[in-house]
Amino acid sequence: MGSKSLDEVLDAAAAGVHYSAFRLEELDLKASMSGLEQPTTSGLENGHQEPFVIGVAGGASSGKSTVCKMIIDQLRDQRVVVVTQESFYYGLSDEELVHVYDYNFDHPDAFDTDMLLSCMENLKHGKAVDIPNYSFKTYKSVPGARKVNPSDVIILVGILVFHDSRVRDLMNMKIFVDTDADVRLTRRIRRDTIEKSRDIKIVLDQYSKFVKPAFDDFILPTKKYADIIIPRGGDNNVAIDLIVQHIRTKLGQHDLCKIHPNLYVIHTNYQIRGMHTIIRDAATTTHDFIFYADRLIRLVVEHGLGHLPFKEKQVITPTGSVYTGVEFSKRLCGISVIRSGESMENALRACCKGIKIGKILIHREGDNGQQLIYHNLPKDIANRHVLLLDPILGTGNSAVQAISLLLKKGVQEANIIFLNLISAPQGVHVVSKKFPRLKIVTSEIELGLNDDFRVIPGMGQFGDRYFGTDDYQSSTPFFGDDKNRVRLL
Ligand SMILES: Nc1ncnc2c1ncn2[C@@H]1O[C@H](COP(=O)(O)OP(=O)(O)O)[C@@H](O)[C@H]1O
Ligand SMILES: Nc1ccn([C@@H]2O[C@H](COP(=O)(O)O)[C@@H](O)[C@H]2O)c(=O)n1
Ligand SMILES: [Mg+2]
Repeated sequence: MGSKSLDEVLDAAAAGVHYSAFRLEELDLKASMSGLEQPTTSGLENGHQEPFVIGVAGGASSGKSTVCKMIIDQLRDQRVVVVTQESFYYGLSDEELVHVYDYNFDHPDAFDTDMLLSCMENLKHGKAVDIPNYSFKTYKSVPGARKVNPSDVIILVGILVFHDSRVRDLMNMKIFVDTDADVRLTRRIRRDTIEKSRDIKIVLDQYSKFVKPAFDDFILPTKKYADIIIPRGGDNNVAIDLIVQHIRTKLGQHDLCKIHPNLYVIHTNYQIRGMHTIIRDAATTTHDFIFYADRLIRLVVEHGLGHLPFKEKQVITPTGSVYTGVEFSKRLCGISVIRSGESMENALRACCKGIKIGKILIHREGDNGQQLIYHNLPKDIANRHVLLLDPILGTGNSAVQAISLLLKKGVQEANIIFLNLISAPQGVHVVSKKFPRLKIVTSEIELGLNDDFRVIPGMGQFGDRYFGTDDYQSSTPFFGDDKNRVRLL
C-alpha cells in the first residue's frame, strides 16, 4: 500500500486529487505535482450530468474506508471525491475537552449535519466546497480546510450518513458495510491503540459506553435504507465488482434515464455526435441531411428491436456444430406518425423484412389542441409489438395522442416501443408519466423547448428537411401557419 494509510489516501481524494483512480503508488507523485492537475473532463463540464452520489455507512471499523478505496481503484477513468462524515464533527468546547471520555462521538448529534448537507448539495450541483479539517488529536477543526471540486462520483462515508433523510435523499446509491461486531471491535482496538496511541482501557470503555449502544440504536436501524449490503466489507470482491459495474452504467446514462427507467438513450460515440452535428446544422444540404438522418435512424431502430422479446433457437453451423442463439420476434409492426415518422420507415423495413407499417396523422390546432385526423393500422395490431416512429419528441402532446389510439385499439402499453432521434425532457416526462410501461428509445436528449414549443437545440422541421420541402411556400393544405396546421415536424 506504499507509504500512505488508507485514510490519508481518502483524504487526498477529498482534498481535490480527483483521481480517475490513480494507483496508490502514484498518489504521492500526483499530489505533489504543482496545481494538482485535473485529469479527465467530468461529465459536469460536458453539460447535463449530475455527479453520482454514493453513501457508505456501517459500524466503526467495519471496513467502510477500505470499500471506498476499492471502488475508487476500480473506477479508473472516473473522477471520484470522497467526503468523510467525521470531517463534520462539532469541535469540543474547553469544558467538554476536560471530560472527553464522557463525550459520545457515535451519536448523531456529534455531527454538524446542516453543514454536511450544505456541502453535499453544493457538490451535487457542481460547486466546489471547503471541507473542514477535523483533528482527532485536538477534537476540533483545525486550519487547512480541504477544497473539494465537483466530480463524476462523490462518495460520502461515515457511520451515520444514512441517519438524516435529507442527506439520504441526495444519494443515488446506498451501501451498508456489514461486518461482525467482534471483528469491528478487534480492528478498533488495533487502530485506536496503534494509530491513535490510545490506552486500551479507554478504548474498551468507550466501546461499551458509547460505540456499541450507538451502533444498536442509530447505525444498525439505518441498514434498511441500503440498496446494497456488503457482508465482509473489503473481502467481498464480487460485491465491489457489481457496484463498480452499476456505477459505470449509471454514469454512462443521461440524468433523465435515472428518473425514467424506460428511457433508453443509445450509447453515444464520436460517429454519432458527428452525424448529429451534420443534421442539426441549418446549412446542411437535403442530400446530406437524408444520408446522416438515415444512418442515425437505423441505429435507433436496431436498438429498439433489441428490446423485443426473443425465443431461444438452436441451429447447425456449416462445421456441424450447434449454435444456440435466439429467434426474432415475429408479431410486430411499425406505426409512423405522418409525416416525419415516415422518414423512419425505410430503416425499419431494412431491418425487418416485410414488416407491416401503419400510419397516424395528427392535426395541431394551436399549441395545446391536438386532433387525430387519420389512421390506418394493421387489423390485428392488438396482438403485436408496436414500434412507434416519430423522429422528434417535443411537448409529448402528439405522442400521447398516438399512443392513446394504440391503447384504444387494444395494444398492450408494455408492447409499445417509441423510437425517436431526439427527445426533449418535457416530452419524456409527459409520455413516461402517462405510459410508464412503454419504452422510449432515442439518440440524444435535448435541452428543452422554447416559447414556441420547439425543441432546442433541435434540428428544425424534420419532415420538411428530410423530404426537401423546407424551401416551399406555405400554400398546400398541409402547410398552415405555425398555430394551425397539420403537424409536419
Ligand atoms: N477485510 C479486511 N481484512 C483485514 N483488515 C481490514 C479489512 N478491512 C479493513 N481492515 C482494517 O480494519 C481497520 C478499519 O478499516 P476501515 O476500512 O478504516 O473501516 P472504517 O472506515 O469502517 O472505520 C483498518 O485498519 C483496515 O486496514
Ligand atoms: N474524536 C473522535 C471522533 C470519532 N471517534 C470514533 O470514530 C469512529 C468513527 O470512525 P470510523 O472511521 O470507524 O467510521 C466512531 O466510532 C467514534 O467513536 C473517536 O474515537 N474520536
Ligand atoms: Mg473510515
